[in-house]
Parts: sequence; C-alpha cells; structure tokens
Amino acid sequence: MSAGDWIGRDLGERTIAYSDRDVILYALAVGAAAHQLDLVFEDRLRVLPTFGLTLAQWAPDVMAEAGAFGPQSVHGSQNLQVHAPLERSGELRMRARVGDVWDKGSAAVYTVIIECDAFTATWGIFAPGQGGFGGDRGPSSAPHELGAEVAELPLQTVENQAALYRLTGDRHHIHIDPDAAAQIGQPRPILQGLCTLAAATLPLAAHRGAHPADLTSLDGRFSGMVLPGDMLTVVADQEGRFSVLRGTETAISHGRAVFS
Ligand SMILES: C/C=C/C(=O)SCCNC(=O)CCNC(=O)[C@H](O)C(C)(C)COP(=O)(O)OP(=O)(O)OC[C@H]1O[C@@H](n2cnc3c(N)ncnc32)[C@H](O)[C@@H]1OP(=O)(O)O
Repeated sequence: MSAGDWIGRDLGERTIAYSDRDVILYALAVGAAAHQLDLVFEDRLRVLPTFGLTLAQWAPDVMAEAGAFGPQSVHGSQNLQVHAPLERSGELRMRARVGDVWDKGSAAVYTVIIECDAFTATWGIFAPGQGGFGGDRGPSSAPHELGAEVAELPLQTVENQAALYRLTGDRHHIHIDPDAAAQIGQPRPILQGLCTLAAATLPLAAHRGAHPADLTSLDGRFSGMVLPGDMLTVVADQEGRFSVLRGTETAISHGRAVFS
C-alpha cells in the first residue's frame, strides 16, 4: 500500500474519558509550576487546551499500528484550533480521518485530522522513504519572518520530562528506551515534540499577558530534536509568531500561538 492510498481515509471515532488527575499530571509534565494553582490544583483547575492533543493521540497511533509510517517517521508538525474549553474531567468523543498526504520526493507528509466539539487538531507526520508515489508536493512554506520587536523567553526542560510526559499518553519507545533512541540516531531518548510545543505556550502566554488556558490557536513545525534537560529559548514577536531555539539550532519553526 503506498502512502497516497491513505488520502481521505476515515480513521473512525473514539470516546476517551479523563479525570482532573490526568489534567494536572499533564500540566506538570509540560512544565507548570506548583504555584500555578489554576493549572495544578483541582479546586481551581483550568485545562490547558493542548491537553486535548494527548486525548487525540490515538488517531496517529491507529495509522502507525496499521503500518502506515516507517520506523524513521517523526512527528513533523502540529496545528490546534480550539472551539471550546475542556471540562476538568469528563469524556470526549472524537472523529479522525487522514487529510492530504504530500509527496516530498524523498518523504511523504501525512496529515491526520481529529475533530470534536472542543477542538480540531491536525498532525503532520514526516515519513522518510515513503515519497515518490506520484502525489502532489503540497505547500512549501518558509519559516516565519518574526516582527521587529522580539522577546527571548527562556524555557528550561528537565531530565525526567520525557519519562513524565509519556504517562500522559505518548508511550513511543524513542522517548524512554535508549536503544530505540539510538535506532533513530539520537544519543538518548528524545523529548516529545508535543511536550516542547505545549511547554512553549506557558512562557508565550505570560509574555502576552494571557492565561495559558486561553489559547485559541497553535501551530508549530518540529524542525530539530530536543533532549530532556535542554535549555531552550522561545523567540516570540508581538503577533504571536514564534520559534523555539536549542542553542543556535531551531527546534520548532513556523510557530504561532493566539490567546483570547
Ligand atoms: C512518534 C512521536 C515522535 C516524536 O514526537 S519525534 C519528536 C518531534 N519531532 C522531531 O523532533 C522532528 C525533528 N525534525 C526533523 O528531524 C526534520 O526537520 C525532518 C526529518 C522532519 C525534516 O527534515 P528534512 O528531511 O531535512 O526535510 P527538508 O529537506 O527540510 O524538507 C523536505 C520537504 O518536507 C517539508 N517539510 C520539512 N519538515 C516538515 C515538517 N516538519 N512538516 C511538514 N513538512 C515538512 C519541507 O517543506 C520540504 O518540502 P518542500 O520542498 O515542498 O518545501
């Protein structure tokens, strides 16, 4: 089956239940501090909208289990459009489908779209070696030109962050098993792209004078690996565009975060 055969496929529906414990664990895993009581204390809890992405992880996993992606495939990009706040606990009924599959020649880029009342989320999965199936190349977008006035926001990741974040739903072995990390050429287990992206929304919200739970729209392209413990810098402009840097290398490009 070629990558192009996945275009438009229905991935079905799933209802996932969650508790306030899941919401708090998620907030801690993406870097919320103990004093941010409305992210970590059930009596005041507000839900980070990116928590919905952990609930939607089943959809790209369904494709992976069906053998759609090769072992070198990585999470390439993420979009999240928030429609309504998530409840502190409850269940979410989601429907998923494959959108476009772009043919980049040496790679395929799959888009996986998950919809529910609370959000629409679109995964981009970059699959080396699966291009060349005669499909459309798709859009080619250069990284954002940030505006003239930029802020440099420190983002410290911690050594056990990938191990903690995986308990929120992403149990891929490259985030915990040194042998699996070595197979993709990494010196040790890597941080989940969605963990880095969600972590960036905390300093971005602070910079905008917003609450992180008031995120309405998020975009990012995973351009380079992050290792747990890395010191990162979020470079953000006044329009919500941002990049995440790891030293001189870009970890997330094409970033945009909008808060209400
Ligand atoms: C299961 C869970 C896994 C994870 O969570 S892994 C952690 C998060 N992910 C990562 O850390 C990935 C880090 N990024 C990378 O390693 C690389 O970055 C990529 C392998 C994704 C791509 O690098 P390269 O092979 O050098 O691609 P190119 O030559 O820059 O671009 C080839 C074409 O592909 C498009 N493209 C590149 N990156 C992405 C992307 N991330 N999402 C969608 N499209 C992408 C470009 O635009 C271009 O296409 P055009 O020539 O038509 O312009």
